[in-house]
Amino acid sequence: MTVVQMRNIVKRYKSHVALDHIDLDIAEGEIVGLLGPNGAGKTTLIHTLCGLQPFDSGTIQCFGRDLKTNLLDIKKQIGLVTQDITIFEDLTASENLAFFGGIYGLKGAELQKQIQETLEFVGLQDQARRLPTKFSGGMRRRLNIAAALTHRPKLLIMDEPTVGIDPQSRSYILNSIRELKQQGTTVLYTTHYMEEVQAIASRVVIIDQGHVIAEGTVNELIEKIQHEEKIKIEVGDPTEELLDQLKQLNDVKHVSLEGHVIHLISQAGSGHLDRVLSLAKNAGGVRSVSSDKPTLEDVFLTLTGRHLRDEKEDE
Ligand SMILES: Nc1ncnc2c1ncn2[C@@H]1O[C@H](COP(=O)(O)OP(=O)(O)OP(=O)(O)O)[C@@H](O)[C@H]1O
Repeated sequence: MTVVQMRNIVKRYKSHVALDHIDLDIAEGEIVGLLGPNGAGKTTLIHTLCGLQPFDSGTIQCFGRDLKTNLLDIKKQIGLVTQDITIFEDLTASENLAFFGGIYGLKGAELQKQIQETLEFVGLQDQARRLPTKFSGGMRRRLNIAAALTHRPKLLIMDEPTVGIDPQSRSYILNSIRELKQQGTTVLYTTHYMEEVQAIASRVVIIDQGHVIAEGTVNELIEKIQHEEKIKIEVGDPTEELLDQLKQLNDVKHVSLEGHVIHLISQAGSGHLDRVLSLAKNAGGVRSVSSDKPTLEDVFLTLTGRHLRDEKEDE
């Protein structure tokens, strides 16, 4: 069954077009990774799909029904994990879930059962009576996810659910998403962490400037750029002049700088390594060099010209 079918969606903020004729299909039980550089339109797409934001034209069907005319019924089947944490600080973990479950009409024994099960699912069963103010960042993120799960949604939409958490909580969350998939939940997931997408997504959709620019499984997307090779070279003094010289080499598609490391993507078989090395020698000396097979990160870089994660986000 098709859970989501977006057709020709246009969303404008005044004169700025945030979604520009977007088509998106999500089948039941898929985990779809939605990727895009900052400002690509991911949050707008998610909010539009949840009925939180009106759109200008196009159609959205969820579970086979038109979103606009069945909004309330459809919303009951969607869980949204927002980018910012939306739990109440002065309610205990279990009271938070009682509030969110209550919004969806759960009550009495059924509500208590769902709260208990959801807390167990996110590993917070021993924290039921504690306030989130006492929680670590990872525990708060897990409670934020639990709040979107208490009513057992069929479609779970997660907007960067793992920002700023420790590796243990991250892996807990990723495993929980896999388990939800086993249980038949459909998941749409945005993140700035490529390794998460590689670990859990059955399909990846890349958007940029409000357009879908590529989609497929991780392997399908990588195959698209198999005809490319990448060179990573660390130099002592990466000057603008060197970057310009590299950009002028034949068949070079992308040159970027991250700290002292230069990333260069060119047509496979262009034999640039010797030339790159000799140019780089004049830039404070070569500290290290590698030439690797393409990854999903390279697909993203080739298609959007940008890294998935801004350098400032890693500081
Ligand atoms: N309420 C708003 N009013 C005006 N412009 C907006 C509004 N919300 C978003 N935009 C603009 O629309 C574009 C898409 O924004 P959106 O937040 O959907 O991108 P994103 O892909 O989620 O970005 P990020 O990865 O930084 O969260 C951006 O250019 C943004 O500045």
